[in-house]
Amino acid sequence: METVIEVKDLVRDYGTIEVLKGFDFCAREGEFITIMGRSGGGKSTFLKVLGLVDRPTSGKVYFRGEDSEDLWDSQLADIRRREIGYVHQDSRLMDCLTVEQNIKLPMILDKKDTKTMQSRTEEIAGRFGIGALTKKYPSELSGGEKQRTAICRALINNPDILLADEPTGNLDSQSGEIVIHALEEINHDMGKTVILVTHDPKLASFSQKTVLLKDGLILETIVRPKGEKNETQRAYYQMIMDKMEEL
Ligand SMILES: Nc1ncnc2c1ncn2[C@@H]1O[C@H](COP(=O)(O)OP(=O)(O)OP(=O)(O)O)[C@@H](O)[C@H]1O
Repeated sequence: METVIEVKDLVRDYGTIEVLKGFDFCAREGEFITIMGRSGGGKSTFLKVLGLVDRPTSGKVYFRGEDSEDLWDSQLADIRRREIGYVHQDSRLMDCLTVEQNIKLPMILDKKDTKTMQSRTEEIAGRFGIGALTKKYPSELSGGEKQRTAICRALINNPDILLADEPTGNLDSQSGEIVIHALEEINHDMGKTVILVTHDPKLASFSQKTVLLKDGLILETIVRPKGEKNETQRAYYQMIMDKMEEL
């Protein structure tokens, strides 16, 4: 499997606060990786660096083998728009636009033609169960529907990678389940690399690997055991729960 994003000796400080203290990490094509750690432990900072939204204080970030320092700002913007989808905890939809218009936004920025935009929007909204809601405004949606709209928007340009920062953090358990299954489908059926930040070990148990951050470093990477899905998921969940006590 080809490496899509790799960091080497990643350090990120905010003034005197050392958030990420120098570690290596890599995500390969088709992987589903969770990042966990204490609140304020640097998970979102890490995800932003992986998404080329933030730059490290020192260390290297490679995107498909290319050193991000060698890329122009316009090249980084193109990668962010076309190759990396980003979903935040609070959806970040534009209230003045309908569901359909929100989903289309990255394609408008990418100057796609109207017909392609319409067919792609209908396809993706249908796939994630919000096809009937496309004329509504965000204020008329439930939390889960907003997150599915945000997921559709993140996927509309067909990126290979989806980064999700606590996408179920604001949701009740039923809406959270729907979002979990959407992420599973994005990884398993659509073959995309998914990197997820969460506090929820249940959500983490759907991934293949869980990276635990502690004191600015990777404490451990827990790998899901191989075997029958339900059995391995239970065992993996327990492994994550046990290690979380050390955080
Ligand atoms: N732009 C910024 N300027 C200054 N400090 C920041 C900035 N962004 C984050 N921090 C600080 O860096 C640390 C890590 O923040 P980050 O949001 O990455 O943690 P987190 O693990 O995602 O937290 P949570 O689980 O609470 O969302 C915190 O102490 C935070 O206050």
